[in-house]
Amino acid sequence: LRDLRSGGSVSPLHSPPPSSSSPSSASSSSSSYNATQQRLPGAIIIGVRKGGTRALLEMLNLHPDVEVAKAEVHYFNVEEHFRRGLAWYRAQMPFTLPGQLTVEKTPGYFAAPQVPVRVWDMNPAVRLLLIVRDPAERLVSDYTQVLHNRLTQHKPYQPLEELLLHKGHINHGYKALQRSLYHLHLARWLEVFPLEQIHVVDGDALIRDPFPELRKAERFLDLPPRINPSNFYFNTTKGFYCLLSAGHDKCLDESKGRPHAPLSTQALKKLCRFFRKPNKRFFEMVGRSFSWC
Ligand SMILES: Nc1ncnc2c1ncn2[C@@H]1O[C@H](COP(=O)(O)OS(=O)(=O)O)[C@@H](OP(=O)(O)O)[C@H]1O
Repeated sequence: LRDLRSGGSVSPLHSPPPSSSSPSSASSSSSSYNATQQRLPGAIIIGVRKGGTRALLEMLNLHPDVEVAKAEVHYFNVEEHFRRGLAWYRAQMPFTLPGQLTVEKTPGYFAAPQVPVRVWDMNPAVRLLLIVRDPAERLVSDYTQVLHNRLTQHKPYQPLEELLLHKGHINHGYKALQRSLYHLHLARWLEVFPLEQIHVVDGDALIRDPFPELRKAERFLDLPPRINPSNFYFNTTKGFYCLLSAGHDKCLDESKGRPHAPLSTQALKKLCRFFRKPNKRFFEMVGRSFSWC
């Protein structure tokens, strides 16, 4: 893999989208001062939704050579954004010094079929991070988030089991279930990118003990090891690890680590049985296995 710290340096515009500005203006900075520039990302966290993408991004941001886009950009998966072109995408990025790595996370990229080719067109050498989590747990987390949104908007909602089961059988059409079929989505990425360019992060391990996962991610990104165990402490009130850096203490907000919507043991068993085959396919694809239900 080439050095990707400067994101946009690897002739990023193979096929500029229709409304993008000229290649030279899109690949260079829109503005600069003190040698800082906004650069295209050298690494992208592509998913999975509810896998721990925010935690991973914030934790990578502890590294002095990393700057992250604070908000999800949704450039490659939202047509309205994509039509604005790479110059717009770059303008969403943080200012970085030469040698710093820009990282963005948009979990919606992983399952969106149009995204892999578009990312490749931006930079075929970009490094991809995929954080996965037990697919059954992820599905419940996904449902819980949608439920929370509907409740706050005073909209009606269906119980999880009603969405998940149809006449006692798993409803294959349920969107949150589809998003947990990692092998289907990864297959599309592997049509475009070699596996070596996709680093799989164990989201369950990141919850239990973040440091080892961060060390592996640093290595994948060719970053010198700068993140330390002392950057993390377990917050008993939050029930999760929080971050410590330069005397600042930061936990993720209350939308991360919510109590999950209940699911009967029987339905969970069905779900786990359903995921057995897809999980096996995913393990074969990535050449490692996870202790999922
Ligand atoms: N340190 C720490 N603090 C809080 N939360 C943590 C942490 N590490 C991982 N997680 C897990 O991240 C889950 C949310 O994943 P995402 O950030 O990918 O969600 S989203 O797709 O962006 O909405 C979120 O899922 P839920 O527990 O289901 O809310 C968390 O379990």
